Amino acid sequence: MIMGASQTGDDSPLVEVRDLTVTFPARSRHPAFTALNGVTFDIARGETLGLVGQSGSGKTTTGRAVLQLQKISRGSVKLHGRELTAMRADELRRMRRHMQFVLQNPYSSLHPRMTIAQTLTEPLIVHQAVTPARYRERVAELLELVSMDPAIMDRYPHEFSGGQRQRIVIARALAVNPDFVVCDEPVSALDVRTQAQIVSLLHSLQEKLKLSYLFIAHDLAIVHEVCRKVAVMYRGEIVEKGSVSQVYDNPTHPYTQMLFDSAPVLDPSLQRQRLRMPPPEPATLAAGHPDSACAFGEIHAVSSTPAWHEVAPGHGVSCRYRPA
Ligand SMILES: Nc1ncnc2c1ncn2[C@@H]1O[C@H](COP(=O)(O)OP(=O)(O)OP(=O)(O)O)[C@@H](O)[C@H]1O
Repeated sequence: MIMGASQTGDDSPLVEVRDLTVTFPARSRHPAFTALNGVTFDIARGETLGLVGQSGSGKTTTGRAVLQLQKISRGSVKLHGRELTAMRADELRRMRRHMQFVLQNPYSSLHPRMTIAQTLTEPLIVHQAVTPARYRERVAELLELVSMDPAIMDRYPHEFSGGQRQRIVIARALAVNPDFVVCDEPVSALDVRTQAQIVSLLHSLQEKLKLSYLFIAHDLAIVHEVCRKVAVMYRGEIVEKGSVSQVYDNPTHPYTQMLFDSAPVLDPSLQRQRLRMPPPEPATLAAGHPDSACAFGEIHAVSSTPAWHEVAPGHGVSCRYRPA
């Protein structure tokens, strides 16, 4: 699954965020608003931190503030031990090679009038990552990295599906060899099967390139699948953080408990326990059966009971199966 810091041979965090605070200034009839207040976390090399919370809790603002795309009011952000908040613009531009953003919507993230080659060449030009003679070669490498045929490089975004576009967006983020990527709801605009493919791609890229991710999502089941560590945001603050198993199985903050109670988790037995449902009938289709499919890869168990059928689709555990 996801690599831990100890496997990379270096235990110092790649990203260190302390007391991050963002206040949006007052404008016309809107008073000043503190969207982030004292946010603190670390991300080790090769590790993924999931950031969950309801809409408006401050997840995207956190991602933008960490990447210095959002002016911060207070706090510290270090990448590779270097303080980003105090950097001059030219220093920060150089540091941007190490940190990239993958956004939610692959339909709006790609310029419709730029070919895939032009899109992927842009960061190479901005960061002078390779010589112009190598642009097309590097574009081909990037497409292969995200399992796309390099022959498509002269085509336009509208010729591709959402999942293919998200692969191109990921390739663009990786063009300059970053070590830290903020993934802001990277699969929420995609259908369930494509979500699983993109999650699997992010996993394999992480292992291959030793990437660290800040993985922002409102879908608790996907965070359970992708991350070992999770932080829970509520009204601009991190109210709870820890390993996914610790936070999902034993949430201590009342907001986390409410979040998990209203959005059941992937584990069907824990799910049934929370909904006070009886144990399911014996599974009618074995996990891994070719007729079964699940957004999260392996199906733990499937059953044709109406109870399972009701629970699964409506609660973030989206499974498809052919009952016996
Ligand atoms: N430029 C801005 N000016 C004023 N307020 C803003 C600005 N950007 C975001 N906010 C406010 O900051 C709060 C946090 O927004 P943010 O987008 O970070 O939340 P989020 O958790 O990512 O939500 P979602 O899951 O819906 O994307 C919200 O109340 C939002 O309205």
